[in-house]
This record gives sequence, C-alpha cells and structure tokens, in this order.
Amino acid sequence: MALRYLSQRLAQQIDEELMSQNGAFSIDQLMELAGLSVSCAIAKVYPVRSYPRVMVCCGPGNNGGDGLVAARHLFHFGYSPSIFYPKRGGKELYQRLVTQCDNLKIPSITDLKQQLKQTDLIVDAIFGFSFSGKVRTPFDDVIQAFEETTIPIASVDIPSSWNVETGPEPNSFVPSLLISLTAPKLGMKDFKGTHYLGGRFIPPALAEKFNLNLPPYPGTEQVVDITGIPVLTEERL
Ligand SMILES: NC(=O)C1=CN([C@@H]2O[C@H](COP(=O)(O)OP(=O)(O)OC[C@H]3O[C@@H](n4cnc5c(N)ncnc54)[C@H](O)[C@@H]3O)[C@@H](O)[C@H]2O)[C@@H](O)CC1
Ligand SMILES: [K+]
Repeated sequence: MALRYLSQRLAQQIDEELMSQNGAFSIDQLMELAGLSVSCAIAKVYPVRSYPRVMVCCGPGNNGGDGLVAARHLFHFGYSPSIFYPKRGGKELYQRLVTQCDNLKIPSITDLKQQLKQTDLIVDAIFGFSFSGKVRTPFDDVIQAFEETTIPIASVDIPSSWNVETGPEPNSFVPSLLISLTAPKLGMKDFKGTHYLGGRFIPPALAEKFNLNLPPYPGTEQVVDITGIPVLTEERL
C-alpha cells in the first residue's frame, strides 16, 4: 500500500469538513482524540519506565491544544509530564485544557533550558499544519533548543519549523518520532524516523472523497505505525 501525503490546503479543508454542519464534530472532540493518539504513540515508542519525565512544549494554536490533551493523558498513563506554554492561545478551550492539567498538578515550566536538564523526552506541539514563514519570537528560542538538544523529540503532526509542504531546511532538527494526524503532510515525505498515524476519526466517506488511502488501525488502537510505508507518487495524487 501507499499513503497519500496532504498539501497544507487539503489538510485545512479536511479539518473544516470534519467541523462543518455535515461533519458535525466539535473541535474539542477532535482535539481529544488527536491528543489521545499522541500519548498512545509515545507510550509505545517511549515506555514510561525508561522515559518518565516528558516536557510538552505547546504553541498558540490547535497543535498546542493537542499537546495539552496529550500531557493530561500521559499523566494518567503514569508519566511525569511538565508543560512549557510560552504564548497561550486565546480560545476558552485552551484555558479549560490548562485548568485540567493544573488540577492534576502538572507543573508549568518557565525556564526551558533548566527543565531540559531533567527531561527524558520532549513533545513538540508548537506548530502544526497552519505554520508558515520563518519562526517568530518567542518560538525561535524554543526551536533553537530543539536543534541543540540530544533528548529525543516526538513531534505532533509536523516537526515545528518544517515547511508543511517542502519539509526541513538544512539545519532543522529531526524528531525521533513523528505522529501525523489524519494523514501525513507533504513536507514529511522524506522523513525516515519512526512514524505513527493518529486521529482515528475519519469517516470512510470522507477518506474516499479525498482519496486518503488510510491504513487500517489494528483492533482498538488509536495509532498505526506507518514507518516506511511508501508515499503515493504525485501522478497518482
Ligand atoms: N483534522 C485534524 O487532523 C486535527 C488537527 N488538529 C491539530 O490542529 C493543528 C492545526 O491547528 P491550527 O490551525 O490552530 O494551527 P497551528 O497550531 O498549526 O498553528 C497556528 C498558530 O501558530 C502561529 N504561527 C504560524 N506560523 C508562525 C510562525 N512562523 N512563527 C510564529 N508563530 C506562527 C499562528 O499565529 C497561530 O497562532 C494540526 O496540525 C493538528 O495538530 C487537532 O487539534 C484537531 C483535529
Ligand atoms: K508540532
């Protein structure tokens, strides 16, 4: 089998359709499932006994929201997560997700560099499929820290700072785990690390409409390992 990798526009269009009157999902529902799948992939690849201290770095949009949800599930899976959320998004949903994490006493980090000294795994939930242009402050320092660290990084949907369609720049960091949501994006097609797919909420009719060619999820799993599955060639898109 081969997977379809999505353009930025198509990823946004699928997202809009899911939340349209016809799709009938709320963002809370999709984010919950997306964040749950992120935490499930992490639990498979980075078991809690070896990687208990997880720093979840969140950006101002829905990718950051996925990170907040994942932090909560990681806590319930037995991890000791912390949250670095330097520029909080304005939506009431994000505030509720923060409160849920506060209620679990998940620490909020202000000193990223200090926290890196006591972290086994970083979750990169800074930017997702709406990222464009050059990284602006305050996230430039965060991306630089990702580039310099040797701690493994699990990226949510795209590695933050990678162009959604054209992929990494020469000095970009490369995550050791990528969890694509719904379907991988074009810029990820040369990614060689461990690659999981999550976001198990696409109705077959929608998958067919966009020719997504999704792999089957095993049993009750929230994620499927797509490492090494070939990309559909451009002609067949
Ligand atoms: N259909 C799906 O698969 C779903 C996707 N979700 C998540 O939603 C993400 C997309 O969320 P959003 O559309 O809110 O956007 P993102 O979270 O990708 O990022 C948008 C935010 O980043 C900022 N930004 C963009 N470029 C920047 C730059 N160069 N420098 C600094 N800041 C920059 C924007 O101002 C905005 O605040 C997906 O990648 C995925 O993680 C889930 O939450 C729900 C379901
Ligand atoms: K990301």
